Amino acid sequence: MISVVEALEKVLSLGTRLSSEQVSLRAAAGRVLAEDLRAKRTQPPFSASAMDGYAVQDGDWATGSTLRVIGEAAAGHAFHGAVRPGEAVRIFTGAPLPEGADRVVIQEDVTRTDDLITLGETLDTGRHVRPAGGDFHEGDLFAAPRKLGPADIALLASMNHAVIPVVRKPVVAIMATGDELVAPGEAPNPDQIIASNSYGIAAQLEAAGAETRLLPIARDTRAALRDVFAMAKGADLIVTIGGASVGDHDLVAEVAADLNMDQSFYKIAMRPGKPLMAGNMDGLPMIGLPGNPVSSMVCSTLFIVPLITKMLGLPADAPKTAQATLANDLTPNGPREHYMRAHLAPDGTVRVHDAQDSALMSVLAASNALVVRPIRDPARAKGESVSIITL
Ligand SMILES: Nc1nc2c(c(=O)[nH]1)N[C@H]1C(S)=C(S)[C@@H](COP(=O)(O)OP(=O)(O)OC[C@H]3O[C@@H](n4cnc5c(N)ncnc54)[C@H](O)[C@@H]3O)O[C@H]1N2
Ligand code: MOO
Repeated sequence: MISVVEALEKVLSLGTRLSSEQVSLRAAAGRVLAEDLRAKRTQPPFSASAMDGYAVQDGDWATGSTLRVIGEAAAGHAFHGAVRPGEAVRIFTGAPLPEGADRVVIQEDVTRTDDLITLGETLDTGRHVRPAGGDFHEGDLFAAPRKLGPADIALLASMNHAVIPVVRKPVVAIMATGDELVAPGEAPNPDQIIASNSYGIAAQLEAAGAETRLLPIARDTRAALRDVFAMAKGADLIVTIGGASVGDHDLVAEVAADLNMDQSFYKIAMRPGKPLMAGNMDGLPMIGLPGNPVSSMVCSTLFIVPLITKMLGLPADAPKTAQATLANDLTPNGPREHYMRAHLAPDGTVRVHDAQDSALMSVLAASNALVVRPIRDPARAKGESVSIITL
């Protein structure tokens, strides 16, 4: 059995950054920028008014000043002329500041009679002018790699990029194995259950930036496993679920070996998730997850999400840990790192659930954190600080 740290290193060595593709700006949200981009224009391209009011010269900016309104500037409609002493231009937010004007007096500070305005008793001291290039200049760098969030999309739009180079989404083929499994919505026999892990893992990996393909459920025979493995052709990663342990019907490792799997490791000092395996099948990275639902989801969180992150060209670190205060006592830990399902409260206290069986999906769904117990961690008392990973 290898450690969790060693296993992550080996899993990460199975993948490299994928190639890039061009997508429309609308399709770029959530994707990873593949190449540095530069602003194609300056924003704002002109000095712009930040308020609705009147553009005037500094010399006229005084209580009681009476100025003649000589025209109007609105957003998208510049005033083609100059403001001179004694003059004002009616202006609206986003309009180019007319030549000669230094500032904008907000309309609340002005009394208007026909073409004349008089500046009031108390004047707002702001200039209310956004300088040209105050946001960014043509040629400014927008650096890759970066997962594009909503604000990034807006910024790239304003830089006038309609097509964005992004890293191709890793295609993950997910294969559930087991005679006991049927798909959700189907009618199971009395000795069957519903396949769940593949759905949870697909949701998790899609959220991490992958595209997933759920392969048909493979029955517990060498032939069925081989057939379904063949369907993973063209994927960037294959993830199997179940059949990883030592039972007579646990055939995944054996069939993978027949298919030229160069095994990188099998079994880690971790709970849940001991029978994890990983390797490379003729150039296709393969991760074999244990079948127990919580084991598969926890292993996916710890190993597959970082691998996807690496394939996307982002820094692929182990999930971040933080410290939290225990809300209940814990018994000593054994010879494997234990990732205990727990609930983190807003006050920073974490309560470890009593039930830690790796089959309990209801407990995982009620958890928003994993408390990480090192190998042979002694008993811990309520109030002590522990390491957590938030889910
Ligand atoms: N003698 C031993 N038995 C077991 C050991 C061991 O060391 N010695 N390890 C245990 C541990 S730890 C785990 S974890 C499991 C992992 O076993 P497998 O990977 O072979 O998983 P299966 O036997 O196929 O399934 C286990 C369990 O999970 C259910 N399952 C499987 N796939 C799905 C799915 N896609 N959706 C929902 N549920 C699934 C399956 O029905 C079983 O109940 O082995 C222990 N045994
Ligand atoms: O270690 Mo297994 O992965 O408990 O359920």
